[in-house]
Amino acid sequence: YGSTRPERILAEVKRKATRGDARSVVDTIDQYCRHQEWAMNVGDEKGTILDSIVCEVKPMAMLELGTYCGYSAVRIASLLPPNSRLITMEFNPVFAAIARQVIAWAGVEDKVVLIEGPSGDWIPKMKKEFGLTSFDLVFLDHWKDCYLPDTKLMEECGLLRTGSILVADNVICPGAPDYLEYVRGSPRYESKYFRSHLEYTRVEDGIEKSVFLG
Ligand SMILES: O=C(NCCO)c1cc(-c2ccc(F)cc2)cc(O)c1O
Ligand SMILES: [Mg+2]
Repeated sequence: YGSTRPERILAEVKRKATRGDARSVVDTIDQYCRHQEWAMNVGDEKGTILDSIVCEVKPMAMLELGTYCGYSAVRIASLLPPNSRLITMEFNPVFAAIARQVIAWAGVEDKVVLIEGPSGDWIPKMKKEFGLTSFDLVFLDHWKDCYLPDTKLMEECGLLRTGSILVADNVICPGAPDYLEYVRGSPRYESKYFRSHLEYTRVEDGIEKSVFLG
């Protein structure tokens, strides 16, 4: 019977990664997806760029849109300061179910809150649900055509403050052209492109880091 790709990734983590060791979970997934079967994790190359931004910002409140198997949630959580939280949102229940187990295996469940459902429904509820004022850092890695509407919604819901940073994966491949045009053209953002490659390939891709100016 056919297992899904996320199920095969989880099986590999349970077989090869050390329970409670976030880095071994990240490395196990990278090895598997580079040598066995490709999967849409942010990956090791772009992951290093993401790591440097997380370490620079030291966010107390961080949001990830698009959990998939939990690879970047684990990667980010392993770098968060004490008492800080990553809220990660996933629309696909199959992905969410696997991600919960990957996050638990890595031993970072105390730093990560995984919420399931459509970002458009959840974003307006987040302040109340989580007692938040704003996010210090947001990682956009979900449906590429949702980057722009969800960014506008976060602005409208007051979830961004002066200095909040947006980090967007895949701005070249698959691409988020309307989002790029918006953050690069808007006087309310200071944007910078980090050239890289699509995870586990030589195809060009990149990460866009945009500071909200208020
Ligand atoms: O859709 C994506 N994420 C949201 C999923 O809920 C996504 C897709 C791709 C990708 C796929 C197919 C291809 F041919 C090239 C790229 C890569 C990524 O990093 C991604 O995040
Ligand atoms: Mg991605």
